[in-house]
Amino acid sequence: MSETQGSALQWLPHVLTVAGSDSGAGAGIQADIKACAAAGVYCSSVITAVTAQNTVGVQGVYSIAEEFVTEQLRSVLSDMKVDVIKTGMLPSPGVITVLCQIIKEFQVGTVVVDPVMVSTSGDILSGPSTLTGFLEQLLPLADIVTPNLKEASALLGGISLETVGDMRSAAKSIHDLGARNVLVKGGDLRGSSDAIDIFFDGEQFHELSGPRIITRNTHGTGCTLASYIAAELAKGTPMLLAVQAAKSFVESALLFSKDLVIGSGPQGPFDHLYRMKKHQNDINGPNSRFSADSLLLYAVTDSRMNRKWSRSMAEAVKASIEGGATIVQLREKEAETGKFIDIAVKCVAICRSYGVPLLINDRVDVALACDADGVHVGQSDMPVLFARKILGAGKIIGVSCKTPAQAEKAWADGADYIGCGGVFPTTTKKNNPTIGLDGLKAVCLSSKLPVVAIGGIGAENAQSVMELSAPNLKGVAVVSALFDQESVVAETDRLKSLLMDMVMTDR
Ligand SMILES: Cc1ncc(COP(=O)(O)OP(=O)(O)O)c(N)n1
Ligand SMILES: Cc1nc(C(=O)O)sc1CCOP(=O)(O)O
Ligand SMILES: [Mg+2]
Repeated sequence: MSETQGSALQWLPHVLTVAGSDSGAGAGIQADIKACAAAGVYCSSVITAVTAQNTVGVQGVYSIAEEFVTEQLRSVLSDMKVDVIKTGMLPSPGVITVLCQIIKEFQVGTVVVDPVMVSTSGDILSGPSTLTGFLEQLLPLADIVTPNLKEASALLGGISLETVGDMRSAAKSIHDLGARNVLVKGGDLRGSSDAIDIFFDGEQFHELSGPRIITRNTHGTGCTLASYIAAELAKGTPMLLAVQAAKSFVESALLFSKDLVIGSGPQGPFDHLYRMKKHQNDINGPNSRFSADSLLLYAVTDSRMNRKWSRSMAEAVKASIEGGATIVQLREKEAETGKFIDIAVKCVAICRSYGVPLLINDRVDVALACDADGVHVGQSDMPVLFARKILGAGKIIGVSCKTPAQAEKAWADGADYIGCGGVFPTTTKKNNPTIGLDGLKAVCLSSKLPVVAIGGIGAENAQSVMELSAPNLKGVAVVSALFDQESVVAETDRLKSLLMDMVMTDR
């Protein structure tokens, strides 16, 4: 898509969730709406049951009559263009039957089935009488089904699932029941330090692993994951990438919310809109213009690579964020000023919608024009003192440093962070001297500012960088390992998972 195209009418991807209400708002319809909102997707809702529920458990369930579920479905589908239906709690066989009839009648394009049967607190939400409906009617309509271990076992007649091998066999068997894609979630698998999920598309298995975040606030993760997948599919994201983006979203939301206290029971909700809060804290907080934690995975764009892979800057930026980039820099060395501002305005809007800060490389004027969150300057670009004078106190300023003396000056002049490299040789930036891990360590030890490492860094060597274990080394800045790749989302997601593992084991 061209960077300058615009249209008068706005289209918003649309997910319809057909699920139960959770009065505590951690799971169910409430989680689905928040997950879609976080993904930038409209979410309408058909309520199948109302539960009295909190962080302790489920105190009561009131099922909505089939006729009224039908009425709600018809109200939405006869009026609105729904891209994806996502199902959650379906309390009776009759509700499953009417839902399947209506999916066929309205020819809904994509169906995501979260086979909710038992709540995370162990309460039954959909009894054994619904099993036949799932197996015979709903699964054959499903583009993806997302059972956890207990649900996969229930769908397969109660078999035991104890290993990753068992999960693979279960994914295949559920695929044989008619679902086109299957994600068996291994969060409850005993004896594994990572959360391993198995994705099967009918031909290939993918083992998707992510760090297990230690927190009580996991209520609603299943609903959220399925809804985020539905939201990504509604935007046109291919299935595997949608699953990866959803996993990455849930991981980040759990990490951000791990110390949140809502309710006194054993399972709390988490904050779906953490990106907005994070952005506000980072940029508008009373004492700090940015959180150094956002340097964890710093995506630096490259227009030559975008051309090579036929993607616009906006597409590249969006993909890196969906893969889990925590801060983005537009590094544009070729475009004329007007064109650069045009691109930057679009990218600022994208980054802001995700709560991810966007900085401009070199060009303080462009940063000001597009209201970016800040700039990154080098030793031969505009000096930090002047950049600060122009941009004011509220913007982020990063500066490249190769030596402790430069790091000291960066701090004295009012920079917010240091970009330190080239750690390893790179072909992305010509004639760039390499300082190695020793040079990086020397800068980190002397710097009073947070540091992000740059130069030749990717999934294969990120650990050797982070292992320096300097408390102010906050992450890696990466160009080619994210953008000179066929799938920016997948590569960003891969590197992000590795970095999160490193950060988690450090704690
Ligand atoms: C995070 C980060 N660190 C270092 C650089 C390099 O900046 P600079 O030295 O100004 O070189 P150019 O990027 O302008 O070629 C960076 N861009 N980002
Ligand atoms: C933009 C830039 N600055 C560097 C520095 O050393 O300051 S190295 C670099 C390029 C990094 O690209 P890649 O991740 O593809 O190696
Ligand atoms: Mg520069």
